[in-house]
Amino acid sequence: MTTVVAANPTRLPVSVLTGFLGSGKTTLLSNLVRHPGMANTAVIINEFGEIGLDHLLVAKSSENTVLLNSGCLCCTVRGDLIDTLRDLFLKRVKGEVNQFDRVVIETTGLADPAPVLHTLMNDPLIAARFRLDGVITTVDAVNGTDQLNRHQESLKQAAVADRIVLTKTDIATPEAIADLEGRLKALNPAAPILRAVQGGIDPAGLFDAGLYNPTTKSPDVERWLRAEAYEEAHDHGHGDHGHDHHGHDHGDGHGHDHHGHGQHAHDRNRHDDHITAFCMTIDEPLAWEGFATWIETLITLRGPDLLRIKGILNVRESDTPIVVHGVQHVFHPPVRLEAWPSDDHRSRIVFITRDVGRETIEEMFNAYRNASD
Ligand SMILES: Nc1nc2c(ncn2[C@@H]2O[C@H](COP(=O)(O)OP(=O)(O)OP(=O)(O)O)[C@@H](O)[C@H]2O)c(=O)[nH]1
Repeated sequence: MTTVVAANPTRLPVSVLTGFLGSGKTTLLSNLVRHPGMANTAVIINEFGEIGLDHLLVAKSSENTVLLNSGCLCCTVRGDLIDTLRDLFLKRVKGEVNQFDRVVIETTGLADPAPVLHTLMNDPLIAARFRLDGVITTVDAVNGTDQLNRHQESLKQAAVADRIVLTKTDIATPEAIADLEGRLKALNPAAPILRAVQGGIDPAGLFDAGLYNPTTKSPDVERWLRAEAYEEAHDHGHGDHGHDHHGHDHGDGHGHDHHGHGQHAHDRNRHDDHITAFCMTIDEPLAWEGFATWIETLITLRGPDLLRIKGILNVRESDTPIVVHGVQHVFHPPVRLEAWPSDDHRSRIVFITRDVGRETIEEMFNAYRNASD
């Protein structure tokens, strides 16, 4: 019997998983991909250049994990995301990857979701093969209110959501949760607010949300999406995407912070110029005690400005790596991995901060290291 291949095969659903820094995207995704119903999922993880660690930490239950690490997704979307989706699709057709039937894209915590959605909905090559299934936004129950108040990206991420997943309700007060829920309902009345503790959630509630429809969201969402269309129409002569703006430090050890190191036009509005991302790499194994004291002091002094700390550590007391996560004043319990995820056994700590430079952090670190050695 001949198999008839439909001329216009069903478009594959794509879900965008977004949410502010440290709000639990990777934790949620690691949990979701282990779910039997999610076996046929291709995952695209976007990280800030080479400083990202998520791809080391996400459980790779599927071989179809693609790392998009050339920069922040909202900045490189017109090039890299399109290429990545097209390559994935071609590999699927040629049988070079597992036959996935769904794609999840995890954005960086600072991503403006509008250009990502705009591309998924409007790029002709993408739209012929994929359809936007929906936007899932994680919101941190402890830090969410502050993040919504201070960061436009966080507001946009929540406003464009089809499903909001409130995380960390286990460590937030009932009052904080109620306040935040009220705020989110006002911002995005159409999106159900679900809860996930340590990523535990039934995927059935998150996927197959139906075609993304910006008209059911608050009026701002439409405005943001239209602004993208406007920018695209006027995007002349800026290289491939017109707003490669800030050279988030690519982990080369030299810490060129945010400002205008891209070769392309610099869009000051996309990310806040006060925000800096850099990675500290430490060759020698660390003494845990000294490290912990340093981090505690740093959090006490600069907590609200430490938007994200994420590290994989080689500590003297352990043969296997220790993973640490911090979000503002919250330092999550460290987790010991069973093995090193790669041959690189150096400690690497990613910082995303507001108005706290690499030098300040390194000076403090050296002081503590010298004291504890
Ligand atoms: N107590 C608690 N901790 C959580 C929960 N969800 C996530 N975390 C912790 O929060 C920290 C950050 O989680 P991630 O999943 O890495 O957050 P993310 O959004 O992927 O972070 P970025 O990619 O840096 O933006 C980790 O230490 C997680 O273990 C939760 O529901 N409860």
